[in-house]
Amino acid sequence: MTDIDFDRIPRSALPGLLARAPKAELHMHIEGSLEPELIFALAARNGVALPYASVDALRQAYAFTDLQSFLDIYYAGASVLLHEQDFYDMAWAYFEKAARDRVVHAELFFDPQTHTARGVPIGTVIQGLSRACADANDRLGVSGALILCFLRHLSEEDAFATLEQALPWRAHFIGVGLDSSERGHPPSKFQRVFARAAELGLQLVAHAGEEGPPAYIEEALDLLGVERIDHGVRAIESQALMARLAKERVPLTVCPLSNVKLCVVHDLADHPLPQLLAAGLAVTINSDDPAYFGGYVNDNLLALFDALPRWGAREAYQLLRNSLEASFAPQSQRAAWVAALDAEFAQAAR
Ligand SMILES: Nc1ncnc2[nH]cnc12
Ligand SMILES: [Zn+2]
Repeated sequence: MTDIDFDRIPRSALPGLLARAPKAELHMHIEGSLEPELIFALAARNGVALPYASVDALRQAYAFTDLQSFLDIYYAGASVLLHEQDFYDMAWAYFEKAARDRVVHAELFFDPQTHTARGVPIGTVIQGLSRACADANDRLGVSGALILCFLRHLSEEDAFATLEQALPWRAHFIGVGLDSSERGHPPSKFQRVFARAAELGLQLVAHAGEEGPPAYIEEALDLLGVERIDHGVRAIESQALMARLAKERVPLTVCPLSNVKLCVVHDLADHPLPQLLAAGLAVTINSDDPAYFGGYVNDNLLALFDALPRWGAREAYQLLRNSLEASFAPQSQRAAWVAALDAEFAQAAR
């Protein structure tokens, strides 16, 4: 920890400080950043018929009762993506917003099976996203990286085939993850494909403990060997697991607005984040599917601090620092970002 005097930073300074401080986004599905306006624009460009009459009608359908009710609409939205330029445009739109939120590093999830199942070649997907990452680095100063996610409602065989198809583009993604419908699809189902990804030198992450039980978090750690847990909020139900996650400093990429929209928690004021942070877990704040859940990373941070009046500058600093340190960027780069974070907070404490 640094010697910043957090008590000197008033709560009223937090919104501005949170907005301008450097941060990493580690849990963002790029298909979940497709805003309704871009869905309609791409549908028109590609001649894809949508089952909604207008942008407003589509937005009105964004009333979810659980993860599955969201995923059904999310996969339908992704059906407008056909060409490399579509993937580029989607990712570029995200990076422009991320730069405004002072995201210095973003690790983007993408779901190749959602696209290959519709006949889109995996190379089209990866090349479009990768070109946007390169341009974000050059033109916006945002470093971007890609994490290929397997859809867990599909078979392990399908995941294996997807990994093999992606290998010609191995240099364009840094890791693999596991997403989609959690209940009934435990991490153990994907043990062998994660072992193969580890052999390939890929970083490993998995969604666990969003709707699934704490045992899925343990499986992700013990059977898949993941380095971070995406969501993980149901760890709150197991004292032993909480103690382990704290001791091993396993980062959790938590998505507060998503948790409310998908009814994982009733309301932000009831979110387990304060207990997780106080227990020493390396929690980070992320946006998950920002176009569907009401906001990007700064919107998540601001809504959270609004709902949690006990949180102050110390918690703000810790959350942002966790995000930078939990990223897969090189250590020297992470240290430079933490130094920039320290400078913002030190300035605010002056
Ligand atoms: N929150 C989430 N959980 C699981 N799979 C997802 N795919 C996109 N968002 C997701
Ligand atoms: Zn997610």
